[in-house]
Amino acid sequence: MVVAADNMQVPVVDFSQLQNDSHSKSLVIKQIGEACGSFGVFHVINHGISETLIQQAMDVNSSFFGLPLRNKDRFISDDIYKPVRYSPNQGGNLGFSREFLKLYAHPFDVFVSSWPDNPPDYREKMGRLSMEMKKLGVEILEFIMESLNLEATYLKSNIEEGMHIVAINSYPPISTESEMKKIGVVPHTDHSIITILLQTSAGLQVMDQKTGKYESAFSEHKGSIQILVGEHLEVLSNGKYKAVRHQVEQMSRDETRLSVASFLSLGMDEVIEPAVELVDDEERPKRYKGSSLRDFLKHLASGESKPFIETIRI
Ligand SMILES: O=C(O)CCC(=O)C(=O)O
Ligand SMILES: [Fe+2]
Repeated sequence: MVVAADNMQVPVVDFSQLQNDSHSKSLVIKQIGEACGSFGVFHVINHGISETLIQQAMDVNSSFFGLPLRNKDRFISDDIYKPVRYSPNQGGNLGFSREFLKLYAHPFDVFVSSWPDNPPDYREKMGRLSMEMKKLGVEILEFIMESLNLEATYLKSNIEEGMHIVAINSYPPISTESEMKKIGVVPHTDHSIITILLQTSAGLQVMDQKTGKYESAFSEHKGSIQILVGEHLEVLSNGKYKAVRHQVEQMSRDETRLSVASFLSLGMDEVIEPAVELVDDEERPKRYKGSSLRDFLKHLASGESKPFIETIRI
């Protein structure tokens, strides 16, 4: 049985169950499979990433975003292929706004030297958190593969060696002045296989695939993590699991909202296709063309408003 979260129906998967017998592991796999097949999102609690580390990582991000623009502007770029990219809060009356930093995180040794070093412990704290989030993601992907009746290690080494992009988002509190514009992120699906997400306060809303309505996907459970099905898992599963459409709306008048999203993909040019085991010419023909992360980024850079997944559907 999938436990309902306190504030809505996004399923909650409790990883402390994994310390029990092997039956509990199959229960976790079943819960994850059901969650991916219905909501495309679930909360994970007792995942093993320490609250202290999460707090420390959020603190270095608050310090970074709190710096005067002159200390951050060297990271500003419109080039979406840049391994470190900062975007200041885009004001304006139309659309949504937030401040963000995007970091390539694998191979860590290659990229860390270009990450911010102000505050001085930024790289250490964010490096540790990024690696922990990826490790958790890789473990969850094993469960996801098993829930699809694939080998637990299906694509595991490709994902471990694949692209890992970490996005840190900062949403200012709503003020009378900003009420004219929305603060947050417009509806979208993520390009990743899965996204591992941490949020300091409510704001993430996911579309219920049955009703088309947006529901909150924040859990009051401290340190809980959200796992989102991305477009490349939709492809891999041949449509069994759908990428979850989501948006962010800042609701707080007093608090800056921070989130850390860890996107796991294959290598930049590695093509992902529906798993052959999940394709059946009669019952379930192949529903998506192969595509790579670079294909997605090209689509994004073209400014095309159509979701990428729609361009690769057969
Ligand atoms: O801030 C959040 O909770 C999610 C942000 C998001 O959807 C993204 O960075 O793709
Ligand atoms: Fe997203």
